Amino acid sequence: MTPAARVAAAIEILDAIRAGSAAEQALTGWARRSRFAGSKDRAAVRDHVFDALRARRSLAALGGAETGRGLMLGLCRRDGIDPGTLFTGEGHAPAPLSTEELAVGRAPAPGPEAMDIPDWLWPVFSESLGERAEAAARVLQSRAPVHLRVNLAKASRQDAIAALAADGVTCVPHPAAETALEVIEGARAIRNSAAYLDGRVELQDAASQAVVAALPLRDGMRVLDYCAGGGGKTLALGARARLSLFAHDAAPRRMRDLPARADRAGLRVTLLDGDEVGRKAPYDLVLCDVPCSGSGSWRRAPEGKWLLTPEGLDQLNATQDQILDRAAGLVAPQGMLAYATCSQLDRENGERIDAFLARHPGWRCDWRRSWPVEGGTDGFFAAHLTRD
Ligand SMILES: C[S@@+](CC[C@H](N)C(=O)[O-])C[C@H]1O[C@@H](n2cnc3c(N)ncnc32)[C@H](O)[C@@H]1O
Repeated sequence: MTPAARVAAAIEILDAIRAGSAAEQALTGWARRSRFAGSKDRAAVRDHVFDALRARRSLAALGGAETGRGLMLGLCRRDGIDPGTLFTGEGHAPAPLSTEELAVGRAPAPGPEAMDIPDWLWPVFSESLGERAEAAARVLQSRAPVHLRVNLAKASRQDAIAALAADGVTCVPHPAAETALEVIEGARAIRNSAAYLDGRVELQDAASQAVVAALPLRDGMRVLDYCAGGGGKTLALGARARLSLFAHDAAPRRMRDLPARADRAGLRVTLLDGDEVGRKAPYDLVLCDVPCSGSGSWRRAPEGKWLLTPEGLDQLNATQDQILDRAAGLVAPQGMLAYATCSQLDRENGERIDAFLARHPGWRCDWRRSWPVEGGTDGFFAAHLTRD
């Protein structure tokens, strides 16, 4: 595909997203219909789509419309590319720009529009982040780095770096965790690399790894990952000590790949449904990596930034409180309840911990920490709760 044909494909996909499709679904649908597109084309189209979604508001201002064409025009203008070289109408390129399209478009208004944050959210975001708010919002407009977790049960960090390099993936250690690598080059070769296929490395953000690294794990502990999802943290837990490891999720289908991933990592994980999770209690440690706004990982999933509503945030807070209350009852008397979010909003972080402590006077919080997006990872928060 020519660069212009890739832009035309991104326009089609962005319009499908605007009409209500999820981004991944719209991309998959396009890829199925476009057998001619090679892997480099698919990757380039995906990059265009996600670049546009991250900065949807400011690009719509620059491009003069919220349509796929408006966003891609805005992206050209932002990145200093002459749109006339892509919107040519030749071959599979987008149609030439009309006089009206050439006339509209303006610089984004300073404030939430320029920072690509919804207006209603800006006060919540800036109250949480204070002076850091603008820098954090700017980071969320850009692509996320690619991080790997080295499974130290199978390889050292240096061995993993060497094995990945042999397959064309260049990595350096990331300071957030002793298991973390940042991919500098060759990210597209990861999934076919020997180190990935035999479980020496997994894709996982460095702050996610740091959340698990901060847990006081010892051999023999019974550990429950209460919101396991795909099991990224379950596997990181299992790599740290010889645990009796359990995983649960309210949507069990999200854990469907976990048994195969655990096999690859050389781990045993017992999946538990809603009834079993109570019957197997108590646990020495229960990790609640709760559903949240994802405001720390909006670089990877930018749709979340535009879909979040005040009511949605209230609902998330209620779910977060319910999960903590339920999980507290599963923790052994001397055990720990660990809370984590990939959010930067106090409403989902410190405020939830304070609300929990107010509801449960017998508990205390001795440790809490945030990882800012400006530090080169996803934004994360974690807190450790124990009984008095
Ligand atoms: C942030 S994701 C977990 C990500 C996962 N821990 C990882 O590292 O890949 C939150 C998960 O919580 C699950 N969830 C939502 N409500 C829940 C509830 N009431 N109880 C348990 N899990 C819940 C969701 O299905 C989702 O998979």
